[in-house]
Order: sequence, then C-alpha cells, then structure tokens
Amino acid sequence: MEHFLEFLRHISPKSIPPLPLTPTTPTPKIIPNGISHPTPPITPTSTISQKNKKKKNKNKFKNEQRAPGGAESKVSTNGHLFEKPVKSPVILNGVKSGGVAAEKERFIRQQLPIDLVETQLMHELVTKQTTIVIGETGSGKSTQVPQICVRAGLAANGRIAVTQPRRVAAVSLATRVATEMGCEIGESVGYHVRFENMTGQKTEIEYMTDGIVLRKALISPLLDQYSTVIIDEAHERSLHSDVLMCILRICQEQRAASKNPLRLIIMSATLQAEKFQKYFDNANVIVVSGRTFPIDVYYVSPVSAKGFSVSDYVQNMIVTVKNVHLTEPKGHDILVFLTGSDEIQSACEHIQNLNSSLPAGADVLMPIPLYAALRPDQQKLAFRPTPKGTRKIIISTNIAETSVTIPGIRVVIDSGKVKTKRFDAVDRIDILKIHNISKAQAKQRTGRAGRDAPGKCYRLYQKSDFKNFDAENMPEILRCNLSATFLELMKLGMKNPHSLKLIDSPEKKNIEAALLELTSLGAIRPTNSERTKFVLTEMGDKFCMYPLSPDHSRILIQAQKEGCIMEAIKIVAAMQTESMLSSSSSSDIRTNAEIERIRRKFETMEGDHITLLKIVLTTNHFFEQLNKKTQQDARFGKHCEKTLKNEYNQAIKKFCNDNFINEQHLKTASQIEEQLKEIAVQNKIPFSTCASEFSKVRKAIALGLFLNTCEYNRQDDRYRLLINPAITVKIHPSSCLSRSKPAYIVFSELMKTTELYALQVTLIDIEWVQPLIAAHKKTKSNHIAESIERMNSLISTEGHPAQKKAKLSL
Ligand SMILES: Nc1ncnc2c1ncn2[C@@H]1O[C@H](COP(=O)(O)OP(=O)(O)OP(=O)(O)O)[C@@H](O)[C@H]1O
Repeated sequence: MEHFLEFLRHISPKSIPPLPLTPTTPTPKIIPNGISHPTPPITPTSTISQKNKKKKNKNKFKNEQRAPGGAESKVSTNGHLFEKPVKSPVILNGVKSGGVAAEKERFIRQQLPIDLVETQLMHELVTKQTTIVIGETGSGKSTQVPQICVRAGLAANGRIAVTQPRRVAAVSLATRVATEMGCEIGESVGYHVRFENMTGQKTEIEYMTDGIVLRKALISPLLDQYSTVIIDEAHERSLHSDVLMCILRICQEQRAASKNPLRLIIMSATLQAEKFQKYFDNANVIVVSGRTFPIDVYYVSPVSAKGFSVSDYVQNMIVTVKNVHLTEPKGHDILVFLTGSDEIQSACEHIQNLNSSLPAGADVLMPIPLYAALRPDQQKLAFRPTPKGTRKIIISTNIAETSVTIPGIRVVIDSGKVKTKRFDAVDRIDILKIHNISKAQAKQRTGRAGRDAPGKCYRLYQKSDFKNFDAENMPEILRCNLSATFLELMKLGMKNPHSLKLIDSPEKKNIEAALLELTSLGAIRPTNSERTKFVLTEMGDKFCMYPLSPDHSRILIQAQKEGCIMEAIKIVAAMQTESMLSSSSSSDIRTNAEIERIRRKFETMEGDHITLLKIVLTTNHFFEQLNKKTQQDARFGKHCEKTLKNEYNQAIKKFCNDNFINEQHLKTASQIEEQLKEIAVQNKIPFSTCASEFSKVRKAIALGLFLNTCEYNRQDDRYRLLINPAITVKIHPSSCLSRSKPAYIVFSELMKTTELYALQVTLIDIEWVQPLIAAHKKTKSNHIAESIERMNSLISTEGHPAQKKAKLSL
C-alpha cells in the first residue's frame, strides 16, 4: 500500500503541470513540387476547383461560427490555416460517396484535418503515380485516404489495397470505414487477414496485413487486381512493409505503360518524409498536421521521483490506474501499454483484484487484455461498448499502438517499454528483449487518447528519460532473420540479394547468413562462382507453398517423404503459436505438485515436439467425444440450442483448465493446421500418417531444424551447437528433456536470458543430420560448388532455373 501512495505522489497531475503536445518545430507546408518547406509558402487556391472552393469556404465558415476552443495545432494545406478542434459534427461521406446505401444511412463524423487536403490529394492521385502523405495521429489518414481514392475514381480500375502492420488495425479500420460508407463488411469495404477473407465481388477498399499482400504478390506478381496500394504506417518500418515498398516500386515500373498503371500512396505519421521521398524518386509530399482533439501529457516528476523505479512499470501502472480511476470522470476508459501476454494477463488479474478495495459508489474496473496471440473474437472485446457502471481498462502490447481507434478511450498509460526480437546473424540467435520504446512510438501511443474527445497520457517515466529514447524504431529488416523474406523475393524473381534496393539495406553479414541458411536447407543454389547470384531449387519452390519459415517448410517436405505429413502438420501448426500449456495463475488453488502431475501426463521422452502432438491428439479426441455427446443431446431434445451451446463451451473451458491448456493458442494452432491441410490438398499432397511410429516425425523435424543440432557435453553439463561449437546452451527447464539430457537434440529456438536456453527440444539420431551438417560446414568455408553438389544429392533436389510463372524483374 505504501508503494501505491508513494507513486500516487509522483504522478499526481497536481504536482506535474500538464504538458500539452505542442509541436516544437515549425510545421512543414505542402508545396506543389512536393518538397517540404519550413516556412509558409502561400499560393492559396491554386489546386482547388471553384466548386470545391465553395465547399471549403462553407466548411471554414462553419468552423468559425462554431468557435473551436483550445486549438493547439493547425492544418496546413497550400497555406490555408484553420483552427481546430471542430466540436460539432458535419455530415460527410455518406453524401459524398453517393451510393444508395450511403444515402440511406448518412454517417455523421467529426470533420478531420485530412478533409482540408482532399482536393489537393485528389489532384495528386489522378496526376501522379506516387504520393506520400505525412500526418499527425488522428488526422484521418487511415480511414479517409482510401475513401478519397474511391471518390477520385481509382476503384474503377481495380481495388484500393490498404496495408496495415497488424490484423487488429486492418479489421477495426475496415469496420469503421464500412460504417462511414454505409455498407456491410465484405461489400464496398472489406478486409483480408490470416484466416479471414472478408471481401466480395463489390469490394473497392480492401484492408490487409502487409504479410497478406506479400503472399498475394507471390501468386500474382504484378498485383493487377489492385489499381492503388496504400502502405499505411510506413514509419513503423515493419519487415513486410519495407519489402513491399521495394517490390511495389518495381511493379509500378512494369505496369507504367499498361492500361492499368499502379498508384502508390505511402502514409506515415512521423517526419520521415525525406527518406520516403528520396526512395520514391522525389514523389510529392502532402503534409497534414493537427489532430482532432488535444492531449495532455504527464511525466513522472523528477522532484518526487526518489525511490521510483522505471523498471517497476507494471506496479507503477496499477497504481496509476487506481489513481486515474478515482479522479477521472466516469465513462473515461483507459488504454495501457505493456510488453507481452504473460505480463498483461497478470496485470489484468491485479486490476480485477483492485475492485475489492475501491470506495463505495466507484465504478467497477473491467480489465481487458489485447495482444496478437489472442483469438480474434477476444481481441474484439476491446472494441465493444463499455457496460454501464464499469470502466474499461484495455491492457495491450504495441498492437494497439498505431491505426487503432478504440471508442471511449480518454486516458493512455504508457509503460515506455516494448518487447522485440533481434536476430544475431553470426550466432543465429533470436534475442527477445524488453527495452525502451522510441520517441515515435511514444507519440503514437499518446495519439490513442484524444480520438473522440480531449485526452490525457500518463507516461510512466521522466521527461529526461523520454529525451534519451531513440527518435525512430529500428527498421525490422535490420534486426531480423532474412531467410524467409529472401525466399519470397527469389520466388518473385530476385537473383542477387546484394543488389536489392531497399529503403535501408541490411548488413552484409545478415544477408550472407540468410543465403547460407537457404543454401544449406536446399532451397536455393548459387549460379555463379562468386556466389552473388542465386536461383530457387525445386525444393525451394515447394517451400513457398507454405506461409512458414524455410526450416518449418522443410519439416513438412521431409514429412511427406517419411509418410507422416498429418502428424507433422499438427506439430508445425502448434509451433507457430505461443506455448500450448498455460502458466499457472496466482488465482489457481492447485498445488505445484498437482500442476506438475497434470503437465507430465503429456510429456514423452522423445521430446517437446512429440509432446505438442500428444496435446493436439488428446484435445482432438476430447472434441470428438464432446461433439458426439452434444449431437446426441440435441437429437433427444435434452436442452434448447442456447443451453447446449453454453454447455459445450463450458466443457471446453473446463477441459482446458483441468489440463492447463491455453485455449486461445489451441484454437490458433487448429486454424493454422486447417490452413496447412488446405495447402496440401491444393498441391495434391497425399495425407499420410505414421500412427505411433514417431521416429519418422522426429527425423522430419531433425532435417528441418538441422542447423540447431546440439551434442551433450557431460564435462560442462551443456550442449554444443554442432555448426558453431563456440556456442553452448542449456535445455530450458520447461522442456520434457531437461532432466534426461540425451546425447543429440535439435531445438526450435534459442532464448537468451541470464542463460542461453534451447526451447522446444527433440531427441534425434545424429546419423539423420550428420551429412547435412558436414555439407553446411563446407558451404560455409566456401567450397561451394563441391558441397552444393553433395548437398543436392543428399536431399535429392534438382536445380530449377526455369521459372514458370510471371516474375518481377528484380
Ligand atoms: N472506430 C472508430 N470509432 C470512432 N471514431 C473513429 C474510429 N476510427 C476512426 N475514428 C475517428 O477518425 C479519426 C481519424 O482516424 P484515422 O485512423 O483515420 O487517423 P490516422 O491519421 O490514420 O491516425 P493514426 O495514424 O493515429 O491511426 C480518429 O481520431 C477518430 O476521431
């Protein structure tokens, strides 16, 4: 309790004067030649038609009449300035888009800063191939620009694709825009994310994750189904959006002379305009500044920060939630940013527990988790209206950081932390680390408040900490394993990865590491002795069937040979999710011994991958029984449909709880399993099963993960990585092989904490992988020609230089 009170003093709004988010640098203006300029060059209405000029003046008049208060930022468009926020709603899209449905259901929304550049944007869109739109959070980029494209007539030649780094944003934006356009999802507006394609014949605007667009490019490299591609949140620099920008530039060149040229719109929230502009041959930049509502930012006060520890951010957040709850008006919901699912689940429990200590009459705190591994229907809970008498506290990872508007959020609490993976190319280790966010991320998080009313953001760090944050996020392409990306680019026709023109080029050692991995897996082979040009092998071509990393695809290809594809698909699907077994929660009354006993029942001495298979098979058996029982109950009219459904769901919950199985991860794994099976059917792969002959599956796993083979060294009680003996690891205590310590293992990944741990471990026969390891070592030491030949004979693949499908000239 003392800790609570102590922190309340630190962050009390009284002790810290609110810091309004006033821009400190002069706002760049748009000038027609597209170069941003810090001084206001004014040529007022040069690109605005008479008709639109009247409309603008009308809006301007409305704004003046309604006397907006507290404007701290302005919208600039060719020199026009107007104050905001505009508090009264104006009727927009329903009328403008002119559809019948839209006329019937006229949607009312606030005027947004983007409205002021609509005419100019339209002009750009019809006259230029590429446009860059830079705008503040909440200025209306994600929801309005696609609709402006439709109004500019671009949908006549194909769909408008809008890419998002995350599915949650793609789904929520599509839903919002469908409402604004007065249609159902799947009609004029739709979305396409993994496992859900909600588009139809009439779809004009398609929100997608950037990964889905990349997959589409693999099938149809010129993307000619789309007239326009909008890359949203380009500043996030996700791996997929950087790669997309690279291939779309080429795609655009190749479609330039056709009847259907490709239009590109790059949208970004921060001032990376120059970088994007340079990359896109000096494309014009449209700057939209200003957001709809002001947001006050609070930092931890340096005066009272004695004894305050930034690393206690979860505890500090709980104190802040309580403080805000007791001081903010009812109905002001809170969005909290933490780093990962376990942390979020435990924070939810703590916040739930706060309810017992609230004063009489206070609203109930309703914590809602939000992170990528949650099932989509559970993610949607965050967007539902808050029940009366409660305050919603959404606790999220950075998936709610960009593009997302959660109605009712008035307060953001920012831990200032994020968890990211960084790939060490030399040692081939993914290091998952919690670290400080960038200034750009802090700004984005703040921007989630003040979407539908003025907001507040409590930053759980001092202003001096903020000043030390990096300006931007490190682009993902500079910190991740590039092998999957290169495989996709080679499928698209890339031959020389070193000459790829990306917005930021990865380090040479990262490129080399990816090429070595792909060569060793038999997916590519060099076509010249300098090893600068490569071509996909027949096996590499098969890898591309699956939306998986190359080593996981390799497991499936091998399983096909071994006759155990059904088992391998189940295991590989489970490998794509987080742990299938839940961690025990503080509210669990079971003893450690009991928990241990439950977990042990799935374990096998063959390793964690077979354990995963056992979990999936056990749950499948349970579902079969449950389905039978429910069908019987329905036949005999035991209960009404609603009660049966309820009973069914309760039975699943109980089964998962009794067995410590994470229901969400189980569901995700089963969706991925279905997707992989569909791919197998499409590619006429016969469904084979090895029944209980699990050594076949282990062999397939070993061949896919052979780069992760380790040998036990009794002397120092550690495992040596065979392809790099300087690296020694321990088996993670959560593994079923952590006590038995077999002589040879492969693992799925390495985790670095205080110790270097191998996660998901399987027992193997060294003979299975020895030839591949030897060939890899040879490749590495540059005996390429010889070892490739040897490797090819070992894995019986043939070179596959003739590419059948249309390719991009990369
Ligand atoms: N689902 C929604 N419910 C209510 N209002 C919404 C919703 N989505 C968007 N809005 C309104 O539209 C405004 C603009 O949202 P939009 O996502 O287009 O902005 P943006 O410029 O893309 O911002 P960001 O980059 O921060 O996502 C929001 O500030 C909010 O007022």
